Amino acid sequence: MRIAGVEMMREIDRIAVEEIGIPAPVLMENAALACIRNLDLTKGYFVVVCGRGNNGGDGFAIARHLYCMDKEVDVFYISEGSDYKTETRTNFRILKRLGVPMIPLSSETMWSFREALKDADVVIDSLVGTGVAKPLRDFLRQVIQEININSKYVLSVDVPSGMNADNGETMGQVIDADMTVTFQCMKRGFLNYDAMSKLGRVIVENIGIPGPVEAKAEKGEFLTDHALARSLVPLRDKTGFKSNYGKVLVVAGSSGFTGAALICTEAAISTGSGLVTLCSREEVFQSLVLRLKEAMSIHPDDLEDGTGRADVVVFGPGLGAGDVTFDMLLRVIKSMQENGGRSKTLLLDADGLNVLKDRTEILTHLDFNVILTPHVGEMSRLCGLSSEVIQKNRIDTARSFAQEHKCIVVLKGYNTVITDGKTAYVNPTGSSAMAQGGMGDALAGIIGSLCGQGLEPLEAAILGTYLHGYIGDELAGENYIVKASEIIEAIPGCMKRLQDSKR
Ligand SMILES: NC(=O)C1=CN([C@@H]2O[C@H](COP(=O)(O)OP(=O)(O)OC[C@H]3O[C@@H](n4cnc5c(N)ncnc54)[C@H](OP(=O)(O)O)[C@@H]3O)[C@@H](O)[C@H]2O)[C@@H](O)CC1
Ligand SMILES: Nc1ncnc2c1ncn2[C@@H]1O[C@H](COP(=O)(O)OP(=O)(O)O)[C@@H](O)[C@H]1O
Ligand SMILES: [K+]
Repeated sequence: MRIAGVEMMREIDRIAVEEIGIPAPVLMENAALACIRNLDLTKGYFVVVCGRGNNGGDGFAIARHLYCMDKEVDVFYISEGSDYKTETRTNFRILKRLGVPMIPLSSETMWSFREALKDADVVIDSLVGTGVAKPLRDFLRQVIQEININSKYVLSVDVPSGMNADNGETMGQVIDADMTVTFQCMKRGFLNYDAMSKLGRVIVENIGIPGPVEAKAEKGEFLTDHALARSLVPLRDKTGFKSNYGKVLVVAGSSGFTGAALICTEAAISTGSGLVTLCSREEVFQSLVLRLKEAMSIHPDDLEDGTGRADVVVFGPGLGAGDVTFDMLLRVIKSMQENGGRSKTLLLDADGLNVLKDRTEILTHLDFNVILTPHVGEMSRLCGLSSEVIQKNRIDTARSFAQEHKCIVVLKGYNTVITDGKTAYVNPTGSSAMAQGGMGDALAGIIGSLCGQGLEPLEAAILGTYLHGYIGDELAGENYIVKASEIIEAIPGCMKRLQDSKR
């Protein structure tokens, strides 16, 4: 699914109507019906609050459908301002002719508006949508405040009125919605962490704009969905042999952090790698070796040999942030450069990222693929921006770092961002039930394994983050928290279901 801001939505609308010839009233009608589909129609009394732009037009059309269903409906509308757009005027006039109660909003009608809001089972907010990008005028702010104070349940049409659809910021005052039915694309602003509490449940509804029209206007930003994830799951061949499924070297684990090494290694095995080898820091090597079952091991003195044989190196979980780790990283990089790198991948996680603080230029001259999987703290160390700034601009931060350093960035957390600097994918799966030590180590093993099974690094990162969060969501359905080891146990079953659904 595509992610769009204001300009992209306007362009999609223009192409659909002007170039393809889909009549604008058809789109408005589809938008209205999409909202009707998401309303609780067992309720009896609806108040629709309309602005003068097309968002208001959607609201007038919704009111008509509710009227046709014999619902009690009152329409309050902004009466001052520029002329209605054509489709909005058409829908306004139809309601007038039908005799649907229509009350212009003003200081005189504010009292009856307030009473109607209190009585309404559902308030439909169609004041403004994607057409506004500047601070709202005082009167509109007042109307929004009244809705927020007095309503039991608010459905926002396309965008909670007052929210900037590009960046999620509040333009003076914003509707506190219980549900937002947004049209055609996920709005970019909805991904801003600060915006989320205003949106309620978000439903993205298709309003009949064909995919190729969207594609013409797209800006290379997508939300991963189940269909995309399924399309990426590698199918296991009947005649497959273990070496067909990738050789993964995990370089992880130091004193006090042996769990990270085991979790990462086991995640790679459970995701389907044929051959997984663990190399750790010397002081924990013997104890870790004793705990391995399916995986092999290699002593840190032989790191170059192990790297030379591997298709993928996952470097960093629990490895320690000091000079020893940095030296190990340099040895891995040198060996990968010397062993014909193009098809090989280095995934850096945790301490593999921490040792790059102030040294990220190393990344720009490598002949093999590089994937970085930072959480926001690690990203802050890498790029020098504060966590607050990064969290407000997650897509842009990840994208520009990936572009500058010629690598793939997986910026973890709620709505993980995956980008190669050109395109960006936002992962909708996962929740705070997964906010547990070890979860990131599992993700690193999963993505590394998928790279070894032949997926392009960007694809591996898209599928890996989706699977990781999807399994987390399934387990969180019945559990307060989810452990990394439970994710690992569930990976083969989940991948099997996805594989079977492809065949
Ligand atoms: N994309 C699609 O394919 C489709 C999109 N559709 C729908 O169209 C919506 C976009 O419609 P849009 O472009 O008409 O803008 P919209 O959000 O209604 O806002 C314009 C209104 O805001 C007002 N206003 C402006 N600034 C203001 C301020 N500072 N303070 C206060 N008011 C201010 C401005 O008033 P004015 O200033 O001109 O007097 C005008 O009345 C979109 O969200 C979706 O719902 C569907 O119908 C079907 C297909
Ligand atoms: N609130 C959340 N919503 C979605 N995913 C989350 C959330 N909190 C954590 N996760 C996921 O859990 C993992 C935690 O990784 P990380 O912070 O590196 O943990 P660790 O280093 O302890 O293994 C990441 O993949 C992250 O996206
Ligand atoms: K709205």
